[in-house]
Amino acid sequence: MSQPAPTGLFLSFEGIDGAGKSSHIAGIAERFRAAGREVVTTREPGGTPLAESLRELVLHQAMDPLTEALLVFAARRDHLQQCIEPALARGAVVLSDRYTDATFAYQGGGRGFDLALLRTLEGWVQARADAPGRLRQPDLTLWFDLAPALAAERLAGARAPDRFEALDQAFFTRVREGYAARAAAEPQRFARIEANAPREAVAAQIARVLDARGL
Ligand SMILES: Nc1ncnc2c1ncn2[C@@H]1O[C@H](COP(=O)(O)OP(=O)(O)O)[C@@H](O)[C@H]1O
Ligand SMILES: Cc1cn([C@H]2C[C@H](O)[C@@H](COP(=O)(O)OP(=O)(O)O)O2)c(=O)[nH]c1=O
Repeated sequence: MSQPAPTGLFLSFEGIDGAGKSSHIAGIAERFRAAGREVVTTREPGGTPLAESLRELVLHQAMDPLTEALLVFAARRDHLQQCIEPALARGAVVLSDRYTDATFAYQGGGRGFDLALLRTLEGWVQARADAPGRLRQPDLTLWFDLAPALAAERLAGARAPDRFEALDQAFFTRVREGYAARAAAEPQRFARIEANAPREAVAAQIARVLDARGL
C-alpha cells in the first residue's frame, strides 16, 4: 500500500519593520523541532541563491514600483519552487519571515501600487501544481502589529536602514493598514499578535495561538 502524502505546515511572519517578528522565529522553530518535526526557516525576499540576489537589488537599488513588484514576485516564484514546495512535500514545517502579505502591505499599501495587478501576479506565481485552481498560501500568518512610532523607536540605532526602513511613518501607517486589510479578508488565516509588549509576553501570545490550533 502507498503511504499517504506527508502533511507539511507553512507559517509566515509579518509586520512592519521593527515589530519584532524576527526575534521569535528561532523559538518557534525549536518548539516544532522538539516535537520531532523537520523545520525549514527562510525569508522573503530571499530563501534561495537567486532570490537572495534579487533581495539585494530590491532593498538597495532605486526602481519604479512595477519593477519592485515584479522582482519580489520573481524572488517568491524561485523561493516557492526551490525551497517551500519541496519542503512541504517532505512534510516539513516552513517558517518564512515574510511572504505575499508583505507585498500587499508594502507595495500595495505603502507604495499605493495597484492591488488588482498584485492579485494577478499572486495568481500566477502561487498557483499550485499539486492542486489546480488553488494558490499556495500560508496555513497560518502571525501578524506582529505595532504602532509605527514604536517600531521606529526600536529600530533607531539598531541597524543601518535599507530602502524601506528609511521611509517615514506615514509610509508605515499605510503598510500597517495594508496588513489590516489582508487580515480582515482572511481572518481564519491570520493571528494578530499585540507586539507592544515585552518579549516574554509576545512569546506567550504566540504559544497560545499555536496551542489553540493544535500546532
Ligand atoms: N518585545 C520587544 N520589546 C522591545 N524591543 C524588541 C522586542 N522585540 C524585539 N525588539 C527589538 O526591536 C528591534 C526589531 O526587532 P526584530 O525582531 O528585528 O523586528 P522585525 O523582524 O519585525 O523587523 C530589535 O532591536 C529587537 O531587539
Ligand atoms: C517580502 C517582501 C518584503 N518587502 C520589504 C519589507 C522589508 O522592509 C524588507 C525586508 O524585510 P525583512 O527581512 O523584514 O528586513 P530585515 O532583515 O531588515 O528585518 O523588504 C517588500 O517590500 N515586499 C515584499 O514582498
